[in-house]
This record gives sequence, C-alpha cells and structure tokens, in this order.
Amino acid sequence: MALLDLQGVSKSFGGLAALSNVDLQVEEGQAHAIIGPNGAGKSTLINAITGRLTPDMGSVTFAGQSLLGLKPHQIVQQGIARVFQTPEIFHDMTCLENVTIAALAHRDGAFKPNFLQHPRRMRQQRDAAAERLAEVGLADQREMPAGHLARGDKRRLELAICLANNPRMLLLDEPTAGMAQHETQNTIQVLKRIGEKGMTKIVIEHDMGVVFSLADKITVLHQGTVIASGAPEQVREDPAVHEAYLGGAHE
Ligand SMILES: Nc1ncnc2c1ncn2[C@@H]1O[C@H](COP(=O)(O)OP(=O)(O)OP(=O)(O)O)[C@@H](O)[C@H]1O
Repeated sequence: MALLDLQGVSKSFGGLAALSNVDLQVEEGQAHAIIGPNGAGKSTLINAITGRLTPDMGSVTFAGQSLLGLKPHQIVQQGIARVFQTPEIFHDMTCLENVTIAALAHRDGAFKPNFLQHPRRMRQQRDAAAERLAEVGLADQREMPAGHLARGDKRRLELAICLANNPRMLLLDEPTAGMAQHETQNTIQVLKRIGEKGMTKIVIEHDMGVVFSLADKITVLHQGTVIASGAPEQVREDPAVHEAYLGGAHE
C-alpha cells in the first residue's frame, strides 16, 4: 500500500480545471518528484494534500487514513511536513535554540515556556536538535544566531526545524530555488542523506538536474492531468513529456 494515495482528485477554479482526475501513489521511503510547466497544477495538488484546499472530487489517503476534511495543522500532526514555504525562524536565537524549540513544541503539542522546570527533558531535546543540525550539515553553525546564516544555510535550518517534528513524509517546495550552484549541490546531498534514513519525500522542482539526481519516481502534470508517472529514465524518454515539458523552456 502506498503511504500517500490520491485517487481521482479534481479541483476547478471557476471554469478552469486546475486538477482533473489525478491519481498519485507515493511509496514509503521514496523520493517522488512532481514536475510540470507553469500552471500545470503542482501547487494545487500540494494544497490538496496539505489541507489548504478541498478537492471537488476524489480521495486523499495517508497511511490508510483519509485526509479530507482535516485542517492543515491536523495534517501536520498526521506526519506530513511542508518545507520551504512558511519557515518560522527566530532570527535572534541560535540555530540550536531554533531547532530545540521546534522539538519541544512538537513534544508538548504547542510551545510551553515551562521547559526550565524540566532540565532533563530540555537536555534531551537539545541533544536531538544538535543531531538534526548535524544531519543537515549545520553542526558548526549551531551557536550562530539564525539571522546571520547565509541564504542556503537558512533553508537547511528550516529543514532541521521540520525534521525536529519527526515527520513521516516531507513535502519540499522548490528546495533549491534561488540557490547558487554549490548550495544546490549541498542541498541535494543533504536530501539524499535524509532519504537514506528512509524518509519519504515529495519534491516539487523546476530544476531538472535536481529532479533527476534525487527522484526515485517522477509524476508529470500538464494542464491539470497526469501525463506520465514512473521511473526517471522512463519519464525522460516519454514522448508526451518531451512534447509538454522537457522539450520546452525548462530543460
Ligand atoms: N486560487 C485560485 N484561483 C483561481 N485560479 C487558480 C487558483 N490557484 C491556481 N489557479 C489556476 O490553476 C492552474 C494551476 O495552478 P497551479 O498554481 O497549481 O500551477 P503550478 O503547476 O503550481 O504552477 P507554477 O509552476 O507556476 O507554480 C493555473 O491556471 C492557475 O492560474
């Protein structure tokens, strides 16, 4: 059974069908890229998964449970974390403090400033936060105020904050957008490392280099419909994909 299973999902805005009868199966432990030209329906699909909009038709199931009707925060509690969209970084706090607070908030359901009464719990969360920072390659910057980080490092801190919540699936929205080449390569390595630990990932990405270095499976959307879905080499050779996308301006 797929970890995330969408069947027949449709969503229209007025007369425009942003998604038409979309099926998507994301297997546990895989990196699944969703690609397509501008306006293909990628954001609408992600919004349907994260509860920011309700499909007109179809089903969205995660770990066997329907997500339909759940609010975005309830979907986060189910174990789906969206990265690189609405990062909540405290710029004056150190990287370690940022990740520790995220871990404490996850543990208590919300951040409660009572942690000073529980020094052992605080120490455990700090140790876990330090591990998350090491995972994303920010061990050396742990005592640095978050506001002083370079742009690419800030995004890796956001990733560490998401990981502090122990999600089952990460949704990555253009994880390398606006990054310099070396930052992009760094981010690819970090995401691969997280993947090796079995983390399931959905990646929305325009950069085909990133897509083909990360994805186990690729689904291609075009005008709200899935025109191809499969292994990267299979999708790369699909004539419909060439026609709609890979042969176009984004290659
Ligand atoms: N809230 C909305 N109201 C009206 N139309 C919308 C709304 N959201 C999306 N659309 C339309 O639905 C279609 C799909 O949009 P969507 O943003 O999902 O595409 P996308 O693949 O994410 O594009 P991009 O790569 O440019 O972000 C587009 O034609 C868009 O204009």
